[in-house]
Amino acid sequence: MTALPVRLSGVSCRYGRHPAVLSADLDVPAGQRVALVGTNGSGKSTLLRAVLGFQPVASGTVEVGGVVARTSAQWRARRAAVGWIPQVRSSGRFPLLLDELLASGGDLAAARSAADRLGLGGLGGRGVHTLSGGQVQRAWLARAVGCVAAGAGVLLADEPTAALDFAGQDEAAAVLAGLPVTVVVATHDRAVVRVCDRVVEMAAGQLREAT
Ligand SMILES: Nc1ncnc2c1ncn2[C@@H]1O[C@H](COP(=O)(O)OP(=O)(O)OP(=O)(O)O)[C@@H](O)[C@H]1O
Repeated sequence: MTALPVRLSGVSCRYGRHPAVLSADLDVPAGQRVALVGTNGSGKSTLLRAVLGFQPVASGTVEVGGVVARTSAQWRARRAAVGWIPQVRSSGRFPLLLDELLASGGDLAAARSAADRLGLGGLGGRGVHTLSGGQVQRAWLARAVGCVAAGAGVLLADEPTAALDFAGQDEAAAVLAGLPVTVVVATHDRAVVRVCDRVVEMAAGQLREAT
């Protein structure tokens, strides 16, 4: 895997008439770890989802590795290049086995080994919907290790420690710190902020360097 730079230039996103992200600029050099902080509803998830194309961009551009994805082939390449830990929802069913979730990152062996280290050893045959919220979050973290082993050069993580106990928060922060890729992580967790090189803050859709 090779760490890739991420550049957002004047990115705006909206839900109908509701503006969620307002002309965000962010230049993340390859290999930098950035904590994206800010109050609930300030636009952090929307911004991360825009990088993956899950959220349409109303204006502005998102480059990963110097490429603005426009064609479906470029979007496929973008999704292979960018590992993703979504904000885990506590409700609903996820009709997948843990091993299937781990495999979907691209490198099952690496993800399984991370899952073992994160306390999920022996649970590979369990339905993800039967795991606790913290176990599910650990599973997504392990999957992210598999994405990186499979060649992703960027990891985007949306509150990856929100359901974890204190020890789990430190373990997750250590996993993020050990990944040799560019990381942008939306978080409210000081353990995660501590392992980041830089902190940027969203406030009512506007992005700025945190002081
Ligand atoms: N699917 C949606 N439809 C309409 N509005 C939405 C939708 N998703 C988010 N929003 C709104 O967009 C704004 C930004 O939401 P977003 O989820 O990006 O915030 P966030 O900073 O990630 O919040 P949190 O810290 O609570 O996860 C909020 O005002 C939210 O209510």
